[in-house]
Amino acid sequence: MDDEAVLNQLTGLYEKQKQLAKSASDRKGQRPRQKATRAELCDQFSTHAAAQVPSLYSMVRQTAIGYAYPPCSIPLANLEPIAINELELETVHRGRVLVVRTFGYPSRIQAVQNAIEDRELSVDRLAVYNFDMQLRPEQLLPKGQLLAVKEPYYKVTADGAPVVRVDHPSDLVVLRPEDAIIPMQLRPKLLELVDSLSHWKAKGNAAFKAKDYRGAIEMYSKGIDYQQMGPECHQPKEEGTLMLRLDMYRNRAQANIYLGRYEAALADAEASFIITNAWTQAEASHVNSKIKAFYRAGIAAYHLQNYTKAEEKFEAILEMVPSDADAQREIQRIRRRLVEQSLGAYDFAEMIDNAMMTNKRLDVADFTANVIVQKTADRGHGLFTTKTIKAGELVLVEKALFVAFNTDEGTDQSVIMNLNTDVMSVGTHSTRLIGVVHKLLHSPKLAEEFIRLYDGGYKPRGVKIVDGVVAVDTFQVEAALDYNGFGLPADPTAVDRDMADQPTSSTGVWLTSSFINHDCIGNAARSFIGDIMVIRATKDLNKGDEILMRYKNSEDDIESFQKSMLSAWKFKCSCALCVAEAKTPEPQRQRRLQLIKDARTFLETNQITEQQPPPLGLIAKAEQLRAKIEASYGQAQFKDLPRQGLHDLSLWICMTHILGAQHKVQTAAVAVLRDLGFMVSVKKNKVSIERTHCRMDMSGVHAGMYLAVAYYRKGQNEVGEELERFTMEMYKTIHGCMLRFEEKFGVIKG
Ligand SMILES: C[S@@+](CC[C@H](N)C(=O)[O-])C[C@H]1O[C@@H](n2cnc3c(N)ncnc32)[C@H](O)[C@@H]1O
Repeated sequence: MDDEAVLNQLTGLYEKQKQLAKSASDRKGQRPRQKATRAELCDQFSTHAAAQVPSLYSMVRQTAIGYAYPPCSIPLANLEPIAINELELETVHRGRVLVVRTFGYPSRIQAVQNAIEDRELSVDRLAVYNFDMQLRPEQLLPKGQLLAVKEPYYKVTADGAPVVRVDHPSDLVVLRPEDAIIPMQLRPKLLELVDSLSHWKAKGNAAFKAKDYRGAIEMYSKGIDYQQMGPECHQPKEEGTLMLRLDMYRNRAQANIYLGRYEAALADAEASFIITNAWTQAEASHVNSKIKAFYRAGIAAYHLQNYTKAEEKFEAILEMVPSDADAQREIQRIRRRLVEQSLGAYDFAEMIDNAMMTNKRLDVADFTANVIVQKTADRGHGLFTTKTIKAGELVLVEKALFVAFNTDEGTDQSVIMNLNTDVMSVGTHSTRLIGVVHKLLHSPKLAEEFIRLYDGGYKPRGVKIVDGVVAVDTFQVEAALDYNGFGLPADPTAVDRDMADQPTSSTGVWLTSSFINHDCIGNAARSFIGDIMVIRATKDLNKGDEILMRYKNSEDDIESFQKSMLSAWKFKCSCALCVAEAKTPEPQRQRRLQLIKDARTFLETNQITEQQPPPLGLIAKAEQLRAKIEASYGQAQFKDLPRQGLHDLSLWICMTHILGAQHKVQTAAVAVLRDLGFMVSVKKNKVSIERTHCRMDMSGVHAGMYLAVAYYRKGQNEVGEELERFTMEMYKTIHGCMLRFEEKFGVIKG
C-alpha cells in the first residue's frame, strides 16, 4: 500500500475517532449495554502476539490522543478498590484502583491489549497506550499478569464495546503475587516463599542474566527493602547481611544504567559505597566491590552530564588502584566533555564521522555557558546571551532530550491523532512522544526541566513522584512537544546541506534551544550533527541580547505564512520583515507574488550547466525579471531588509556571468548578498558589511566566494581574503562547522 493510500485510510480512521468521541460523551456515566463474554475474549486474545499476522494498523503505529485527563497522583496504597462491574463509561474513576489479571495473549493495534478479569471474575479488555517501545507486547501484558490500574478510565471504543484504557504509564502497576492489594480470588494458589536476602539476590541475578533488567530491579528492590537495617548491622557479625544488601544496590545500579535510569543508578551506586565507608572494619577486604560501585556511580554521573562528579568517582578508583585502565580511559573521556562544556571546543569532524558511521546519538557535552533563559516583555520566556558573541561563534551546542530518527527501526510510519488539538500528525511524532514520556518517567530532574517548556497553557502542570515514578502526564508532554519539537534535516550529519533542506519526518526535542523565540530574520542559525543541535550567531551579539531564530522559512505569501504560524505556534509574527510585508500595498504585493512565481518557473526551466553560458537573450530576460521584482519591494519598507523573492534569481545571473561576462560578477554577487540583507561595500581596500537584518543561505556562500575571487583576480588580495573569511563564517554558521568547505568551494578559487 502506498503512502497516500495509508494516509487516506488514516484520515478516514481519524474522522471516525472524532465521531466516536462525540457520541461516546453522550454515554458518560452509563454502564455498557453489551460486553464481550469470557469466551469471546478468550477467542479474541487466543493467539500469541509473535504469531499474529500484521495488519495495516500494526505496521503503521498509531496513537490516538483522546481528551486530556491527568494521571493518578495518589499512591496505590491509598486508593479504594473498584470492580469491573462498577465501572461507568467515559469516566476516570478518581480515588479508585482496579486490580486485575490478564487471561489472554496480548495483541498490539493502536495499544497493547489483553483480556482481564477481576476479583468477581468479571471480564473486560485492557488497552495500554504509550507503552515502553522497548517492551514486546508479551513482556508488557503477558498471560496471567497481575496488574493494578490506578484511577481506571473506562472508555467506549470504535467497535462500541468498552475498554479499560491506560494513557499514562504511571497509572499501570505490575503487581507481584505476594502484594497485599491482590484479592484472594486472584491470588496465585502457590506462593513462593522468599524469606532470605540471598534468595532475592539470586532471583535478581537470574533476571539480570536473562537481560530482564526491569525484573532484576524489582527483585533487588524487594531484597533491599526486605530487612531494614538498624545500627547493629554495621557490626562485623552482620557482615553477610550487609554485603548482600550492598551487592543488590550495586547490581541494581547496573540494571538502572542498562535501562538509562541514571538518577536511580547514581543513587544506588552511592548508597552502596556510603554504607561501605561507614562500615570501616570490613572495608579493606572489599576493594573490588567498591571499585565496581564507584565505576557505576561515575558512569551514571557522566550520563547526567555531571562531569565533575563523574571525574571524582574515577579519581577515587585510581587512588585505590592507580593502574586501573578503565578508570584512566573514563577520565580521558570526561576531560574532553569538560572542555566542550566550559569552552565549547568540539571535534566536529569526529562528531560527523561518528554520526555517519556509528551512531547518530552522539557522546558529547552540552555547551550552554553563553546563554540564559529569561522572561521577555511579551512572548513568555526567551533565551538571552550572557556575553558578547561574534558572528559565526557558537551560541550553544545541545544534545537532544530525545530524537526519533526516521531511519530508526519502527519509526518510519507513525501517526498521532490528537482530539485535543484536532491535528493528525504523520511522521515520527508518536515515537517521539513515547520516547520522551519514558525518559521522564524515571527522571524527576528531567521532568522538572521538561515541564518548563511552553505547552500552550495546559493545566494542571507540575511534577509529582508517585509510587517511585514520575506521574508523567502524556497529554501535557504532547502539548509541549507540539510547540517545542524540531524537525530534523534529511542529512543530520550536516555534511550535505542540499540534503539538509529536504523535508524529513525525523523529529526531536531540545530542552534549552526550545526557549528561543521566532523571528523571520533572527540573529542565529541552527544545524544538526546526529542528535546534536549547533547554534551559531549570524551577526555580532551583545551581552543580554535575545537570541532569535526562524521556526520555519517565511513564505512568499505573508498571509498564508501568518496563518501557518498561528496554527502551529499560536502567534502572528511581528518581525521587521513581516511589518514591511504588511505595509506593502495589496496590488503591489500581488504583483510581486506573480513575478516571484514567474522567476521560479524561469529557474526551473533554465538550469545552468557548467560548460555553457546561457544565450545573452536569456540573461537579459532574467535581468529584466529581477529588476521588476526588485522594484516591487518598496524602497522605504525594505531599505536594509532581505528580499527573499530575489536571491535565487540573482545567484543565477551571477553564475551566468562567471561563465561569460566576468566583469559583471562583482556587481551580481553584491546583489545576491544584498538580497539576503548583507550590504557589502569596498572602499580603498576596506570591506564593510552591514548586516542589521541579514539572513544566511547557501546562495550567500556561493556569492561571497565569487566576490572574493573577483577581487583576487583584480589583484586586491586583502579584500579577497576578507571576503573569503566572511564567506567561510557564513558556511560555518549554516553547517555548524567547516567540514568539506575546501572540497566544495576550493574549486571556485581555482
Ligand atoms: C518554542 S516556544 C518558545 C519559548 C516560549 N516563549 C516560552 O516561554 O517558553 C514557542 C512559543 O513562544 C511564543 N513565541 C515565539 N516567538 C514569538 C514571537 N515572535 N512573537 C510572539 N510569541 C512568540 C509562542 O507562544 C510560541 O508558541
